[in-house]
Amino acid sequence: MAITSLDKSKIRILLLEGIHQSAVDTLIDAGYTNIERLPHALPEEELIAKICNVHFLGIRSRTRLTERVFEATDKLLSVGCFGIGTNQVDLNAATRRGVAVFNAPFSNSRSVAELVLAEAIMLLRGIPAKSAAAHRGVWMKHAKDSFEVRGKKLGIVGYGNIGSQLSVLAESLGMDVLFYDVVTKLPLGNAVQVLSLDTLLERSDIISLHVPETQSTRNMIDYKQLALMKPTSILINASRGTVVNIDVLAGMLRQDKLLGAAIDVFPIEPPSNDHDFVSPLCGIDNVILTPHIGGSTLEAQINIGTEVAEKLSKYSDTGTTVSSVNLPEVALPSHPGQHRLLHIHENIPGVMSEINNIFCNNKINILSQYLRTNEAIGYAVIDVGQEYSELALKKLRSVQGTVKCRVLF
Ligand SMILES: NC(=O)c1ccc[n+]([C@@H]2O[C@H](COP(=O)([O-])OP(=O)(O)OC[C@H]3O[C@@H](n4cnc5c(N)ncnc54)[C@H](O)[C@@H]3O)[C@@H](O)[C@H]2O)c1
Ligand SMILES: O=C(O)CC[C@@H](O)C(=O)O
Repeated sequence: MAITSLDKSKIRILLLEGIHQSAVDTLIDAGYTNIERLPHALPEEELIAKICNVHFLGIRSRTRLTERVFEATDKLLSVGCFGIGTNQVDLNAATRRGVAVFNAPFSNSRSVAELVLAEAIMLLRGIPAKSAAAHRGVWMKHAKDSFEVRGKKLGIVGYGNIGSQLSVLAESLGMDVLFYDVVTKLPLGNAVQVLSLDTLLERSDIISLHVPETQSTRNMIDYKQLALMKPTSILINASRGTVVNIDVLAGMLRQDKLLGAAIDVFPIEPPSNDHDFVSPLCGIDNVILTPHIGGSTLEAQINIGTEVAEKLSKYSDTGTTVSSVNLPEVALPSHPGQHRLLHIHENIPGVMSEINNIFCNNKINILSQYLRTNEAIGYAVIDVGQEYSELALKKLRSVQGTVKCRVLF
């Protein structure tokens, strides 16, 4: 087991938003004890006040890591997003400071797919309205606007990890699957990729959205798109709230232009369970509203906790960046008896020759060297004998374009 240069008990880890105990257990097993876990997100000002001493930060979807927050960081090495989406993090701000961002790209996809299927069945049977009526003592026994999902067309927007898993589960219930994606994807089972979003919207009985939050997906479901959907169809959004123009959706539902909707994510979500939830969709029949819990199952949270905590501790112990969403990926072995220099730099010409000259001019033998670059960043890792690391660290820190440099031993 490699020993970090900073005593592990001094490495401060802050976990926000009720991250599962499995993360704490994993970090403790890896030797990290200085862990603070809070059940909620912190407002920007409180986070700014707290973050200057933190080395590793764990968040879920509520914490906004803005440029202002990153400006207040001094020691931050890495952020773990304990979920799939990383849109809550200003990734450019993180990258400019050499902060490695990790997530758990698969661990809750099954939970989301199961919820979507259940919602499709409920909405095609008009259950939300019938159940609400029964709670009020009203008996609504009829088959009007009630349908089986078998034989219906499910249109999936975004055929990634969640969309493709949903596709397989839906086919096992006898649904026909169409999907639209900006990338050509291998269709699973009998699914069919269509070439335009419009075609998908016109042909499907159930539309389910599984795209990330990006410029290209902002309001991708607006008036024009909703108007293409059949009046007997339903819309499900468990992706991100910015993907659907929610005011327009509410208007269409109130005018019975759609049969129903299930919405798990909203353009503005309450910062905590203590805040009120307000939405133009409140009070509309046959609409399921859920508080961003697509991935909130025990199974998913346990897996996410372990997976992301392992990524953080490996990065801390060895510098490994495998599956980082912003830094170049390097899989590093442990380095017993050697000192490891980790140099994150701007990817500009001349940096590597300057680095190598340091070792050459100072007669420092390189025991192993690794380099990966992406468009913005280069990540050079150099193992040396322990007697050289202090000098090498000092020299490396003055290399032009240096973003972050540390040593592990
Ligand atoms: N509700 C929840 O609790 C919950 C849980 C997990 C994930 N999510 C959200 O679901 C999203 C999807 O998750 P995933 O794991 O399937 O992601 P993924 O990256 O595996 O798949 C996303 C797919 O969308 C496609 N895509 C991107 N832009 C597109 C566009 N403009 N038009 C069409 N297709 C486009 C990509 O090519 C990719 O195939 C996440 O980004 C996250 O925001 C929500
Ligand atoms: O658990 C969360 O807060 C976020 C879940 C989900 O949106 C994700 O991106 O994984």
